[in-house]
Amino acid sequence: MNLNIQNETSRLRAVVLGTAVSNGPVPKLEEAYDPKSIEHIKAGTYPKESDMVLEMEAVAKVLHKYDVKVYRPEIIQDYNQIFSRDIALVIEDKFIKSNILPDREKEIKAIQHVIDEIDPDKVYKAPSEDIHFEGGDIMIHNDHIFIGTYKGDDYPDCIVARTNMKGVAYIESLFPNKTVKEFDLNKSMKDPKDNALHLDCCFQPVGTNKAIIHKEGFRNPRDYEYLVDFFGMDNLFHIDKNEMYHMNSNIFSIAEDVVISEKNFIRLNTWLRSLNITVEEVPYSEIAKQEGLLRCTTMPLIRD
Ligand SMILES: NC(=[NH2+])NCCC[C@H](N)C(=O)O
Repeated sequence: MNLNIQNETSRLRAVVLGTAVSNGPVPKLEEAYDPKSIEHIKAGTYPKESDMVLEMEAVAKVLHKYDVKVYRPEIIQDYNQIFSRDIALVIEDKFIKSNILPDREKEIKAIQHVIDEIDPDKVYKAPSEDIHFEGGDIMIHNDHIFIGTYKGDDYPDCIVARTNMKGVAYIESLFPNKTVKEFDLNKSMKDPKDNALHLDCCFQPVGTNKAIIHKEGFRNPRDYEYLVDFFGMDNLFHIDKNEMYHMNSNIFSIAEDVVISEKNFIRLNTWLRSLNITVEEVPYSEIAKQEGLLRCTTMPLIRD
């Protein structure tokens, strides 16, 4: 397989889509690693496996409709394998295994059959354990790489901070010709409305020159201003706290003019259609309860 990813929106040809099959029982509070899951465990509304499986099949169906080759993880019994995005990432022709939260370490084994199709010289793994990064924090945007991080002193105790500055430096070392820009994100283990778990929870490019953004997701206002200067204010679609909580920035592009989005994102989907983007709507509100959405459940391998 010849990997090729240059940005978030070029026509998609091959992707890994996670699976909710054998997701395991409702986690205990101390087993959860994001505040939105915790909220639903406490409320007794944690998503049912059967509902999540149906939602993910709806995405698989759209991908097949567009002739995208879809890889799925092998099933690990009673293990959460929904959010494929975070376990590895592709930039250009390199496949980089993430140094992920220890709770999620087993997920990568389940896509070994995909890795076996890639030239081993193109498969990378960070050399030491203190380098942290997850795919949800990393976005290639042509000659730029955007990376979400957390610069707070409490980083070591913050399990919702998944990418550190060593992670940023490692990615930078692999792509000396790219401009790497990191963004310090707001984190909260208590309130999901204040938690930008990954960069894709508060920002994502769409189309050719547009992006979705949640200003309050950025800890340093200068980082937000960088993106305003980069894209231009008129090209940004701002989402509020509630829209971020429902994960509006986490749609998924099949092409510059085709996206998969959640069916309840009325304001966002209307904006996308006004740009002549085809919006393929799916139900994904059960998946959303685990603080991830469409970008999080997909890991692109090949785009045009
Ligand atoms: N790319 C993402 N935003 N992924 C979301 C992952 C959500 C998952 N509950 C976690 O905490 O790891």
